[in-house]
Amino acid sequence: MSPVQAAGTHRGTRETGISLTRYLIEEQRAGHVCADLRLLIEVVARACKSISHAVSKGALGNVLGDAGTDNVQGEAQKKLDVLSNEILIEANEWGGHLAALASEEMDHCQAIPNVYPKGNYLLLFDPLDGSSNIDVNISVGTIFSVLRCPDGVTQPTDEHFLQPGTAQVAAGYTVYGPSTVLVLTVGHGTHAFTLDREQGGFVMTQRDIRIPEETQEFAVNMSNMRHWYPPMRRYVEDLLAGKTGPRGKDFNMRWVASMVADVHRILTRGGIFIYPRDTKDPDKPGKLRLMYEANPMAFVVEQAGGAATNGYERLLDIQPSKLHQRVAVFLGSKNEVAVATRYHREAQPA
Ligand SMILES: O=P(O)(O)OC[C@H]1O[C@](O)(COP(=O)(O)O)[C@@H](O)[C@@H]1O
Ligand SMILES: [Mg+2]
Ligand SMILES: [Mg+2]
Repeated sequence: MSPVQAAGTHRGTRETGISLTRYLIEEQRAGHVCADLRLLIEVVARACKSISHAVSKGALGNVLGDAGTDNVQGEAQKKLDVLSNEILIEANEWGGHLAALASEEMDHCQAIPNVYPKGNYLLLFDPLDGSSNIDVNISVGTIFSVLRCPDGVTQPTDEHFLQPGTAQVAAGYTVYGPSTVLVLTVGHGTHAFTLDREQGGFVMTQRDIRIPEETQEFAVNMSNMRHWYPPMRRYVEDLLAGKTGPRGKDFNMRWVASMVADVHRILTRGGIFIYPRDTKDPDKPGKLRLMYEANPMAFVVEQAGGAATNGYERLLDIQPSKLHQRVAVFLGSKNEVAVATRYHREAQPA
């Protein structure tokens, strides 16, 4: 038995310590994924390995700092935003499993040109999440979501991506932290794979992750409090009131400002992650993007027994109307998300 297997936990006969490839083959045998989807996930994992390598080089790789360009959402791009986007595109356009891909860093989706083999899936990604943290050596990540290309569509456009989160066939993220961990769901539980740099592959280190239903930890950018709508402010005031307040217990707070790192902590020990809608820009229904941040994370979290809403409805049920649509996000420990959602539903709509 390898050291990784020895350290792994067991759930019945279903071991950890197996490679990502072996896990995906098991899922294929169980009829949960087809060969194309399996290979597509492997291509994404390989791209994440390259991004991990680039991120870990830091200043030595000349990858820190601004790229000097803005993305479609008017945000300044970091060199690593651009590089990670290129790595994911290059890996996937030759993969043969995709019909088109879309990214936070691209105005519109990119159909796979006819010269390449073309597949049946649509891939969305946030190539580098939390990129404001790159230059200060704090964890960042990649978030991805896979949808089916609608039947008969040979040249997909943005409109073909506008499917609710419930239509995702796979989703996950890779966090580039002290270790690189890929977290994946294909709709049959959420599992974590740690990059073994010596072997060069991802090894399963947690199977069937379960998020504790109760929590005493919340994650939110408190500096925005004055811009929040009343139900959000009331909810957090009650958390802060602690043991003697209406919630009857003390809460701790954490905010990394990399969604992948905050969500990974919540997957590991519970908590609630919140990025609410606010009055700073009332036209925007939130900061985070529905299709390549909120939806994949919601799928991962629900598959781990957690919950995800926009304060009113389940995130995965929202019908998107734009590729880069924004949304308010409340996700994590099931019972705490239910409480936060109740505060919003019981108040007048903002
Ligand atoms: O700086 P703020 O307002 O606290 O926002 C932090 C949030 O913004 C994000 O960085 C957005 O992601 P990008 O870096 O991909 O734009 C999230 O990862 C994070 O949760
Ligand atoms: Mg992001
Ligand atoms: Mg990003």
